[in-house]
Amino acid sequence: MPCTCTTMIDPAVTPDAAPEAQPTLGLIGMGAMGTMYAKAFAAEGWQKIYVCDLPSKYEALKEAWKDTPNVHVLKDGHAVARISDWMMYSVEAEFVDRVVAEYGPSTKVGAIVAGQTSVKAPERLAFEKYLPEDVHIISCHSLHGPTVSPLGQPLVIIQHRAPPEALKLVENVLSVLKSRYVYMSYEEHDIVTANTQAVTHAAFLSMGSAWAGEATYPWEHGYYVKGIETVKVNIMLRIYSNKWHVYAGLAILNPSARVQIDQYARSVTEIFKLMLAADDVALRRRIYDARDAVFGKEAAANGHARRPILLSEDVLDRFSLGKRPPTDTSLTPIEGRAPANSHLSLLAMVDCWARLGIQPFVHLELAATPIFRLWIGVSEYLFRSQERLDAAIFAALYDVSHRSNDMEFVIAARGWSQCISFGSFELYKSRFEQTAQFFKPRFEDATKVGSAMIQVIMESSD
Ligand SMILES: NC(=O)C1=CN([C@@H]2O[C@H](COP(=O)(O)OP(=O)(O)OC[C@H]3O[C@@H](n4cnc5c(N)ncnc54)[C@H](OP(=O)(O)O)[C@@H]3O)[C@@H](O)[C@H]2O)C=CC1
Ligand SMILES: O=C(O)C(=O)Cc1ccc(O)cc1
Repeated sequence: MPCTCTTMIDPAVTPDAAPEAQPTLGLIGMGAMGTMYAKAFAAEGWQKIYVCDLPSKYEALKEAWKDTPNVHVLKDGHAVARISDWMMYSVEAEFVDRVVAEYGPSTKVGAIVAGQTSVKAPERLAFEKYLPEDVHIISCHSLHGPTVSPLGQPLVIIQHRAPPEALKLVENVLSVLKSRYVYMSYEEHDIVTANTQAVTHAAFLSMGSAWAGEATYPWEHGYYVKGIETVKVNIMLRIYSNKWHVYAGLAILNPSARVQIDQYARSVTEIFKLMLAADDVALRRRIYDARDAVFGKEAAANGHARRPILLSEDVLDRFSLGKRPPTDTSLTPIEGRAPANSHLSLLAMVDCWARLGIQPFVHLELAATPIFRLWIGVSEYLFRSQERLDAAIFAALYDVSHRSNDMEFVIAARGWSQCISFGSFELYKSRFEQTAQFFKPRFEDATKVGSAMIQVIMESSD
């Protein structure tokens, strides 16, 4: 029997109400996302915030929050679950079953339970298996990383097992994040995030592995210091500087993600084979067909049905981690531009979207992460200009100067796809950490520059 009881809290209660009228808010897992939520709740004045991480971190966590009077650190998840009217599990997807099994039975009668997990299939199973029937399930997922401001970003809400007044309370509690609510079911969530996040991450993970495989820092040679190359480098670094388990979880545990990531590796390989064969006709037909499927036929005529995400590449130059060679004023603009790049990662991305029937712009309106928005932005920038697209195809077919990097990219994309298909967290972690180690010296810079770059593109494409 699903729970019919409702919490005694007024769903419209505000942070300036008397403490006894306010909901008790609980957070289990005080890593990057738990901390972001606790800070937002505390800053906006919710009075009763109860948090925990693993019992071994109790003292350190108490010390960290000692100057925030409305955040109370407890020893473990039982203590948090027993008293919370609304609570969220913000732990690794790989562990969610184990953690909910342990603390779920302690959930307060009539409470509302959420998870922040990036992949919902295991969270849903755990909630249905271990939560008592007299509690509500309304899950959530902030579609951005912990270093991006939640303001205006999509926040998925999944009303799985709860009456309307419980939903109202959740909307009210989370309103302090000032995010944009997107309502979907558990199943819809995993399909959308496989289409948007998982396959996008596969592209950036592969770029990192390819550069590390060549033992070169991309910002140290002329190819990657300008324009859309800056996005590739900065987002790659941003992903490798985040926790490996976030990406492993959403790729390995999302039932839809493997198919998308496998198609991406397939697209990369097949396009590379056409490049090696210098098969101009077949490559051109394949890429133009993909463009028409994803961007619409009008793109071929340089028409823009909607305003592009990226209006100009020049705005990106100031976020470059490398130094641009000084402009040689004796060269024409064509001679002076960056060396030709096949943009294999982008040709394959659009080909992959086309083959899977993914309409990235539909996701963009609804539930795009900042990284996905930027990735569509650079794809669109390349594909909606006949001149730029033809230059990439020409480089792919006839300019071998970039081919060794393209070959590394094929190997990397295939390797990531295979690793994810094996479903091994250990293997994923080793691959991820090996590459992350290579890039570690630039993570601090990259986080700052990447956040500033995301902010500027978000504001200009609103
Ligand atoms: N980082 C991101 O960009 C985003 C992440 N998410 C999702 O949010 C969730 C949390 O991610 P994030 O905060 O980045 O990861 P973190 O690793 O920073 O935080 C997870 C925390 O939960 C702790 N934990 C594990 N088991 C328990 C337990 N039994 N009781 C209490 N705490 C426990 C972990 O401890 P320990 O490290 O010792 O295991 C860790 O401190 C994940 O499911 C992720 O997919 C969602 C949106 C964005
Ligand atoms: O924007 C992205 O894709 C990120 O890499 C940050 C991120 C990671 C995991 C999530 O569940 C949500 C956002």
